[in-house]
Amino acid sequence: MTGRRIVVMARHGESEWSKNNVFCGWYDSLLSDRGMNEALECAELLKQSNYTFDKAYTSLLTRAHQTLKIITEHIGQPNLPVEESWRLNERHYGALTGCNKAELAEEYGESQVQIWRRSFDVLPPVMDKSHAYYMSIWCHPKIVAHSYTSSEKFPSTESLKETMERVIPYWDNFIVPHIKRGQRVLIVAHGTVLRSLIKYLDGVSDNDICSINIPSGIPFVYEFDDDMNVVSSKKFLGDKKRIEEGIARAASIGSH
Ligand SMILES: O=C(O)[C@@H](CO)OP(=O)(O)O
Repeated sequence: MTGRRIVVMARHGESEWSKNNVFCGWYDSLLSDRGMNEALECAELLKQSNYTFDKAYTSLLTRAHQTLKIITEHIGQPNLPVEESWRLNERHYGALTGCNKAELAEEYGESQVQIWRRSFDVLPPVMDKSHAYYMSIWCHPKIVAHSYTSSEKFPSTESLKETMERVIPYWDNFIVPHIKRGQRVLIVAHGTVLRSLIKYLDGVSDNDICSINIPSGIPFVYEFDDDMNVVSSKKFLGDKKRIEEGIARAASIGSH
């Protein structure tokens, strides 16, 4: 089939843990009030541009599901088929999960915290069984259910590099075939998952990806030709100032 192949992506709205400036990763934090509003603004931008979809993809994490639900209800597609996968979860932040970013910056220096957050391949320390959030993450009902049905090994820490190793095969094998069949796809995911896709689709270097930040709750659009070459890349919808502010917010370490 010939025609425009459009994929819309969005990062979930702000989570409670992001609001508190805490590393979240696989911890299942809910959306904050601001995050709910961001999801609604995201939905409104899609509605204004008349976007509708055939299929949505998201992670196992509630903040992404809440965002997706707000979007699908607002654009009048509450029954849109949704496929969820752990492969679209936020990166696993290892032992940094639950740590306040500003406190870590005081202890280790801002540049070390930014290396953990945005470098391509520097791994945070591993989360072991003694970690305060170990049980909360591994006893999550969706993770437990998945462990019964699959032999896939889950990570205990990830950089962008390891995140790409699980996201890109999922994109290539599970999402692309639907796009090629002409389906309009919406992906609601997490900062590092979207950075993985952007790095892959736009051929961003290991160095340049460090300065790419994804604002919460602002949709962006990719357009592909029939051979899945990128024709138009990462076009954010909406107000330029709001996009810039969102990017700056995602980039900064934040305060206590
Ligand atoms: O804590 C996290 O999981 C992420 C996203 O909220 O934070 P950062 O932007 O620092 O990678």
